[in-house]
Amino acid sequence: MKVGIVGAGMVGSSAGYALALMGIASDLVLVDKNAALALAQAEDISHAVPFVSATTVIAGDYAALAGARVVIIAAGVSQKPGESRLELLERNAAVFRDVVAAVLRVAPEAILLIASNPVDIMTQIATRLSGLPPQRVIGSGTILDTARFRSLVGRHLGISPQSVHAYVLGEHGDSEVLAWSSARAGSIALGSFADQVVKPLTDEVRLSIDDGVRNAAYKIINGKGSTYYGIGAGLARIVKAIAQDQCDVLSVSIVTAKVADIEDVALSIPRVIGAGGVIADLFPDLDDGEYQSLNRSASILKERAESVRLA
Ligand SMILES: NC(=O)C1=CN([C@@H]2O[C@H](COP(=O)(O)OP(=O)(O)OC[C@H]3O[C@@H](n4cnc5c(N)ncnc54)[C@H](O)[C@@H]3O)[C@@H](O)[C@H]2O)C=CC1
Ligand SMILES: CC(=O)C(=O)O
Repeated sequence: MKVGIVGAGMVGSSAGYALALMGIASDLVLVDKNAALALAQAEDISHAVPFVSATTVIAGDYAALAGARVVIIAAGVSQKPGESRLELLERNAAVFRDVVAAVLRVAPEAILLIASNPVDIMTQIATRLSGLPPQRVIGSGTILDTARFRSLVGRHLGISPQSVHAYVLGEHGDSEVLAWSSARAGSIALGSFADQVVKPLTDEVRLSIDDGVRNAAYKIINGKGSTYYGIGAGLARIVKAIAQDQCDVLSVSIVTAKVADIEDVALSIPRVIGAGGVIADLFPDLDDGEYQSLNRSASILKERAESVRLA
């Protein structure tokens, strides 16, 4: 399967590296307005390939994306220390006006996988610009936040993140919602599991995990300028679900008819992903507080998305 990546900076190249290591794509094509950067990244990633897979990695212009089944869009600007994701909106919306049309001209059958921030609103914009059905315009959404949540809960309980079944919902950003009430470890309710292993989830522990998830990006950006390994692996994970028609349940963002009380909004809930993109939306059981928080997150995203003019 051919996979295209537009935006060969830190996120795009990390996704390419993860895809090459996982051997998911037969062909990877990197496109960037900085052609020399795309070429250098493609060369560097291609030198990892002989150790692990047989992926062909090249740089090219948009024409080289012809036949791609998935195109990851990671083009645009990223946050400076202290800047929120929402503050990138106008600059990245301008980038998407050109990029989405250029991709679709050569790869009209592709599934678009959006990474650029603010990713939920960029997903809504890409859906509007492309005219594609929402199931084929997928934002990475909270796939990364969910991984951070599972990692911190697993660390607290002394179990692997893969044994934690918990999701972050809503915005990939400040208003996101950690769905504690539906979380499980193995098949056991999280609170009960925690008590059984004598590592109770006190309010203090929950607050610390919430802070660790919600503010992870700010802390990493303060330390090294940007985040990319986590999302690179997350994007590769979504591509794998599509490439292998796995019907995996992943928390990703697409334009959704109604979430909580808000209509026509892109945000994350768990969804089933297979060859055609999103196959089903799953609405988790929430307690009242979580429902209200998800409603608030949805209304923030809806308001910001409506403020963007695309003409
Ligand atoms: N969804 C998520 O969970 C995450 C999203 N991000 C977001 O991903 C985006 C990319 O971040 P980085 O890779 O760190 O930034 P970066 O600055 O390293 O790379 C962005 C690349 O986009 C290219 N670009 C800009 N305009 C373009 C255009 N019109 N056509 C083609 N290429 C263009 C630039 O030349 C640059 O190479 C940012 O918006 C960032 O906030 C970052 C981390 C996690
Ligand atoms: C930058 C970003 O969106 C993240 O690491 O969550």
